[in-house]
Amino acid sequence: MSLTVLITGASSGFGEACAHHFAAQGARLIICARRAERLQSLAHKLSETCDVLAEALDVRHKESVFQFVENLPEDWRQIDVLVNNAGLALGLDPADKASLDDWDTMIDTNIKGLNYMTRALLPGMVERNRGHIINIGSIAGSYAYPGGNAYGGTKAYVQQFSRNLRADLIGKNIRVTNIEPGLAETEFSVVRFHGDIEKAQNVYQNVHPLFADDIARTVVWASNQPEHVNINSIEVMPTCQAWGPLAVSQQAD
Ligand SMILES: NC(=O)C1=CN([C@@H]2O[C@H](COP(=O)(O)OP(=O)(O)OC[C@H]3O[C@@H](n4cnc5c(N)ncnc54)[C@H](OP(=O)(O)O)[C@@H]3O)[C@@H](O)[C@H]2O)C=CC1
Ligand SMILES: O=CCS(=O)(=O)O
Repeated sequence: MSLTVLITGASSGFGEACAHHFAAQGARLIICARRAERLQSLAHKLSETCDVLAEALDVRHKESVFQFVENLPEDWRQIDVLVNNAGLALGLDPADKASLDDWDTMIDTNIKGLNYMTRALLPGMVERNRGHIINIGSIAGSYAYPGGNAYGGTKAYVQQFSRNLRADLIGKNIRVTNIEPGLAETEFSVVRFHGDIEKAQNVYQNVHPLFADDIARTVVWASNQPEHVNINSIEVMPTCQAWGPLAVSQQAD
């Protein structure tokens, strides 16, 4: 039986790569993000391989999230895997200078958006006694670095919420996994630096970061384990990174 997989933040980076990897193994896909054109073009490509439903959605809007889930066509309602991937970091300023608006946006997206999606889809999973919620956390949820402040805080929430979800779901056939990537080259840094491409490119200068495919393979691997096996969390870093402030080697590979 093919899995029905819903991926948030599928218009770029990890989400888009997850869509390709799940499609390659025959899943049916529901993809969402805010940028409708990007989604449509991805849906067009994916439709050569799998059934796909694309819908523009801003996960920060509670009503939109619940309406979206309620309005899913009858044959798309049984979601097997929810990949809570939509998220962002904004800014790298120290806490005394950081923008409060940026903090609010990160909290609204990374915490509240993830809550809304989970709360909207979990009752169906519980009713069917089947499902897998795969959250995209970050190493920033475990390890502090200068400027990580509110972003790290949101990902610490994702880590602890994932663990507590498991506690609520104990004994049920519903799995929860937190994937915690380190430095990965996607549009993440362009977004973090508010569109400053040069600043974003500098982050990946002379290092060999992770790429979106590395994380998509990890997500699909966690999903493919036998149903009684729950992968609680997976921390993934590139070899140029280790724990601690700054954490990245600027040595050329
Ligand atoms: N790259 C990295 O180094 C790491 C990233 N992460 C996490 O991985 C996840 C994916 O990021 P990544 O692929 O790297 O970055 P990208 O910027 O490439 O992708 C982020 C995705 O999230 C979507 N998104 C952002 N805000 C919203 C919103 N309000 N509603 C719906 N979708 C939204 C974006 O789509 P759109 O703009 O069209 O809405 C986009 O598809 C994030 O949660 C991030 O925190 C974790 C660790 C490392
Ligand atoms: O979540 C992103 C990874 S890092 O840039 O904070 O190390």
